[in-house]
Amino acid sequence: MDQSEPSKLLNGKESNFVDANTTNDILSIALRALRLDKIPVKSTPGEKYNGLAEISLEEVAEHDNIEDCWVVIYDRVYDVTKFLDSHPGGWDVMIDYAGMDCTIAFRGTGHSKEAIDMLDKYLIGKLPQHQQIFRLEIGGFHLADMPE
Ligand code: HEM
Repeated sequence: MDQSEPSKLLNGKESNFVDANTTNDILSIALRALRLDKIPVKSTPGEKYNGLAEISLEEVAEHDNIEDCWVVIYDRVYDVTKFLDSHPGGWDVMIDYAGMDCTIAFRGTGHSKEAIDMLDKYLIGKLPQHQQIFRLEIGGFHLADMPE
């Protein structure tokens, strides 16, 4: 028997031995075929928001007009002053919530995934822990479709 080619008995018949390297090659071909090799590894939810500045509700309340408009959505603070004019729902509906929490209004008006993704552009901080109602580690309102 040729010593350079390892072989072993399988079901009583001699067969080519499939070594570890070959197995890895087959696996990687299969994963590529199934397109499972490009699945992005998701970071811990909320990780990128860890370093956010804390801004209290009292401070948010001072930014309550068309020239300086902050709002709170899901415990995070957004400066939407520059967005007012381009908001598809109109500046007037947003200004009603200037300096306030507008989570329920934002949610209630059925914003799309695109709208939720836009929020990050205006993000400036988060409420201090004692004023948060959604993102508490224990308790809080854990809404199924709340953004990360
Ligand atoms: C920073 C906060 C907000 C962002 C980034 C935002 C973004 C958007 C976007 C992108 C749309 C287009 C439709 C969609 O993609 O869902 C939209 C529509 C709308 N928004 Fe907002 N929005 C914000 C806050 C609010 C608030 C506080 C209200 C509440 C009263 C509101 C009321 C509406 C309404 C009524 C529409 C529908 C307009 C229509 O279809 O005619 N939005 N918003």
